[in-house]
Amino acid sequence: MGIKAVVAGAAGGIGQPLSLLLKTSTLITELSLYDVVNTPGVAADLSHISSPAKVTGYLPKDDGAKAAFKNADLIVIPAGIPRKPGMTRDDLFKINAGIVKGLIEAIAEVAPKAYILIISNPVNSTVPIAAETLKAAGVFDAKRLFGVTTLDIVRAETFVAEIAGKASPQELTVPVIGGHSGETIVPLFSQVEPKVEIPEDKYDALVKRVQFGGDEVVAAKDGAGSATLSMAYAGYRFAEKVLKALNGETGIIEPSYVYLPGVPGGEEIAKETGVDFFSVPIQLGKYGVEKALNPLANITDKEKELLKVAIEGLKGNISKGVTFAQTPAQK
Ligand SMILES: NC(=O)C1=CN([C@@H]2O[C@H](COP(=O)(O)OP(=O)(O)OC[C@H]3O[C@@H](n4cnc5c(N)ncnc54)[C@H](O)[C@@H]3O)[C@@H](O)[C@H]2O)C=CC1
Ligand SMILES: O=C([O-])CC(=O)C(=O)O
Repeated sequence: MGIKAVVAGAAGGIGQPLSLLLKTSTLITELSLYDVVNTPGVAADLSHISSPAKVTGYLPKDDGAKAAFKNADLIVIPAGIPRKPGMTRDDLFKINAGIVKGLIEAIAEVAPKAYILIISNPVNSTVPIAAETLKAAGVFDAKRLFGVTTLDIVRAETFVAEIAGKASPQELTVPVIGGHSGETIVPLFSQVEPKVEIPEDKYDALVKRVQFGGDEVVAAKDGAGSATLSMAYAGYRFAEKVLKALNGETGIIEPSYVYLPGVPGGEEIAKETGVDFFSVPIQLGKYGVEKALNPLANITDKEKELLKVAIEGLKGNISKGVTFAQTPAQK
């Protein structure tokens, strides 16, 4: 099976290492790099790596976005500005909302069947923007639209392993649900596999560290941006799972922020939470989301409290995205 993958924002801090990782995948035969700057250089560089994907760089001139996206199977979007210290992810909305909307409009036209993975922040709002934009173009399929929340899971695995004294975080499965910013991020430590005991005096700090892991990196980079390398790893981890599922592998489960009413099993979770966009463990299949798995049945009272706060935050983020996408652009 030949797969055409695209990275939009490919010359950026996430885009470059993510493109590198995608270039190493033997499932990809064509890798298309789109950005408003520098993609010819990044593409030339990656093209010397001895793996199957043929790499091409595109810029906006000559309708480059559409040329880059044309007939793509998988499109990953880390385009847009990152945070600086003192900013929330929502502060990025003003600029990134329009960037995501523009890219999705081009995708709707030339690659309506593509699997779209959105990294650009604020994810809680940019995924609703993408969904509404695809709906307006008449090509929305919720089974193929994913908000990438994998970095929250990667962080949770790392931090839990530290506390639980596990040598390898990769032995752990730690579900993290909700959204992707601060208190909308809900780690479910009661459902870690294999089971771990989190000491009670460490629980609150561990939850906060997962919720605000992004801020830790923003502060350490001190004005030079936010997480890029760990995000490239997380983005590739999720993209690779989607690729493997498309290639026929079964039993692949990873959380993602999806439009619940549009995916099998999602309606019930949407009713229970009161929000349409939410990250839950997703079973991936040949056609994208095969099933949203409901993690809410056995959660603890503490997790219920976290969930309540998350849902309140998410409601505002979601409606802001939907309203933006539905409002005609000012001339
Ligand atoms: N979902 C998640 O877990 C995470 C999301 N992010 C988000 O990812 C985004 C990118 O972060 P970085 O790579 O660090 O930023 P960056 O500034 O290093 O790179 C962004 C790239 O997007 C490009 N770009 C801007 N407008 C574009 C357009 N219209 N079309 C195509 N490309 C365009 C820029 O030229 C730049 O190369 C930010 O919004 C950041 O907040 C970052 C970390 C984790
Ligand atoms: O914190 C940020 O702005 C970038 C991000 O989403 C993360 O690292 O989780």
